Amino acid sequence: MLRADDLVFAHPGQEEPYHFSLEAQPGEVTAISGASGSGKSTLLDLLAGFIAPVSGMLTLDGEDLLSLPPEARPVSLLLQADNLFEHLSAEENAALGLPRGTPKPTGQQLVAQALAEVGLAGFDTKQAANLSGGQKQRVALARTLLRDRPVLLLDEPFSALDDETRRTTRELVGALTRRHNWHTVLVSHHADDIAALASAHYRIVAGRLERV
Ligand SMILES: Nc1ncnc2c1ncn2[C@@H]1O[C@H](COP(=O)(O)OP(=O)(O)OP(=O)(O)O)[C@@H](O)[C@H]1O
Repeated sequence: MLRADDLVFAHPGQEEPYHFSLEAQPGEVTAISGASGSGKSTLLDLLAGFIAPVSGMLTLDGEDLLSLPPEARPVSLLLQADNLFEHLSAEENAALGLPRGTPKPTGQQLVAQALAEVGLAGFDTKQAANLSGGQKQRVALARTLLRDRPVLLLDEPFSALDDETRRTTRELVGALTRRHNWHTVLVSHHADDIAALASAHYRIVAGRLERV
């Protein structure tokens, strides 16, 4: 279980600090909603380690995460867009998730498997710039698969997609979360995404996470 226990943080000039506590279970999507400016991205930044709380605890299965720099945390992050290098191919972008030193033939096989798992078999050599928004998010998910980190942070990942693509992409996120036992934390404004995907839902109100 991913557990945040009273993470206290204030941006410069912010009078009342945030106090964030939450639990996210493996194999489940935990949704975070809240008004614009309520602190959703700040929460993800704390979980990812881009900013540090002044106090509190953050653990995964009892192991402390706060002492780890972002690159050492067991965390992947997927944003609304701009997750890929546009000049690289689908397989080159996905391969960025491979552990350092993976032998080339093994890497090629793993990349092909990951692209197939996200429904992009045959797209290997296609340049990212020429992929649709939904296909780009699938490549980013293939990279996440190869990174194989147990926590997936999603910041409005479906917002740039049309209705049909957002449905199929969120179904994929749900399936990957269950299959790989990820602790997926989804920031979303959209009630239908939360209803379709989330097992637990917190809303940020006055700087605190309230279970909905
Ligand atoms: N680096 C910073 N320095 C000072 N204030 C900041 C900084 N980053 C964010 N803030 C402020 O902190 C508050 C929370 O911002 P945050 O981006 O976490 O909100 P959000 O809920 O993700 O908003 P949105 O839904 O609009 O993306 C906002 O009032 C914002 O202006």
